[in-house]
Amino acid sequence: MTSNASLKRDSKSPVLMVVDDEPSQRKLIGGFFEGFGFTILEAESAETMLETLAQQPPDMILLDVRLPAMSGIEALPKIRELLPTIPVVLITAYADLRQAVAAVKNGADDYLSKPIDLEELKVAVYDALAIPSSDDAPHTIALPNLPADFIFESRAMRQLLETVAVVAPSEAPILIQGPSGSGKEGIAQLIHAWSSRASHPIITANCAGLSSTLIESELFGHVKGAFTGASEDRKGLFRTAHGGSLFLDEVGEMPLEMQPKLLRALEASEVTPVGGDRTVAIDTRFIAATNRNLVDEIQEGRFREDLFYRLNVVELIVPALADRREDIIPLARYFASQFANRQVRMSPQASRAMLTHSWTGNVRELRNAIQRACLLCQGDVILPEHLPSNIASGPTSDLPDVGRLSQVERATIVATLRECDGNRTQAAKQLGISRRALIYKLHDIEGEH
Ligand SMILES: Nc1ncnc2c1ncn2[C@@H]1O[C@H](COP(=O)(O)OP(=O)(O)OP(=O)(O)O)[C@@H](O)[C@H]1O
Repeated sequence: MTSNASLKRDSKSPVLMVVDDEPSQRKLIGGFFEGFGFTILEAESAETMLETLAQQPPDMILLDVRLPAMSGIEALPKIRELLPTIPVVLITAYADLRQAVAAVKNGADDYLSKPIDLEELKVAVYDALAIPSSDDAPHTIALPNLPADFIFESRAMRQLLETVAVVAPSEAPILIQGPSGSGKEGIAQLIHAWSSRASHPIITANCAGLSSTLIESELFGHVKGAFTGASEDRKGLFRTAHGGSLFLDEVGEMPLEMQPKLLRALEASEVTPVGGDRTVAIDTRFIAATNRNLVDEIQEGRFREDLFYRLNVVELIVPALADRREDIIPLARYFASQFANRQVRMSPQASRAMLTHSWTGNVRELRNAIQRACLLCQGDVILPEHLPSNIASGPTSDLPDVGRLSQVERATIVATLRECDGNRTQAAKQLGISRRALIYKLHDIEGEH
């Protein structure tokens, strides 16, 4: 991670006090700001924070509203007695939002609602400390090693991976949201691979399509004789994932009556096997994924709000493929290299058809389309006719809007340049624009990065 320019200039790093009863949350937020050169003080309760403030006053406080004894709101006037001008930013769950708004009137500087958007949090902290954002730009967070089969080129994906790099080393549970086939499982694998648990396995539990009784035994295990057919003790996936991570896929499908048990496992790090009378401690990092909109599910009474907040500490959303068109051609090339037993390339028309398609099935749809094309194509060039007809015929009802068009343009330019081995004259010819126009466009593209 990079350090902040203003911090280097001041040679004194700002001291940020992070108050949260969850150690994993403190580690996550603290680790994020350490990456920008901050010094972090931690407190697990308002009482501990107040004790520390007197001896070691920080430059600002990030204060969780829900704390075990004294709440963040109750602590505010006491902070003000000790340090009248210190900036305080509250972090609140949606349920406490009204309280937080009132607290801002009573002396908090700002509030952020969970799940935390790290970029938003950073802006709130920099604003509160009056660090000019120009001092901070430009920065990128270094990414750990990516596996060779993880393909991306878009800025949207790069941003997501930067957040993943920040959250992975913490022990905090993670919820990955995104449409079907967008690559949520790959992100779960990365979180695990970039965590301190990487030398242990990541175990997948699919929460879809199982009845509550089956899920309970699958996740928490059962003791011999717990029900008909339980002829042996069963460990359950939570315990199998001991030391490693547990990936709860399709968590939005988890039956409502099972959700309190999952919440308890998350909060207390222990499970009770079906038919058992003793709890068993578990040491597992939880990573969950869903393609459902859980806020809607909560409103419909199908998903528990407390479980949602427990899982969804930091906002992590895998964008639809149509919102990161720069990834289409690199992914298509990669899949072609996997499925064809020879070198194949895409014709410009096939590339164009792929770049403008709506990809409602996301990366999975692209993968299937390329697999099919590799089977149908006799030569070494994939043509539009090798693609499924809805792709080859180009966009119909949902023509890309203006925002998407510029993405299409950018992706087309990048893809064409690559086809031409970076030769701009040749690429401009193929694109049907002047070399000069291409160079202007490239300036634009580079300026955005
Ligand atoms: N960045 C990527 N690089 C290479 N392959 C990818 C990438 N993203 C997704 N894929 C591939 O696309 C397919 C779909 O991805 P994945 O199963 O992770 O999606 P998902 O979001 O978990 O889907 P679902 O919501 O249906 O569970 C997989 O074959 C996966 O390997």
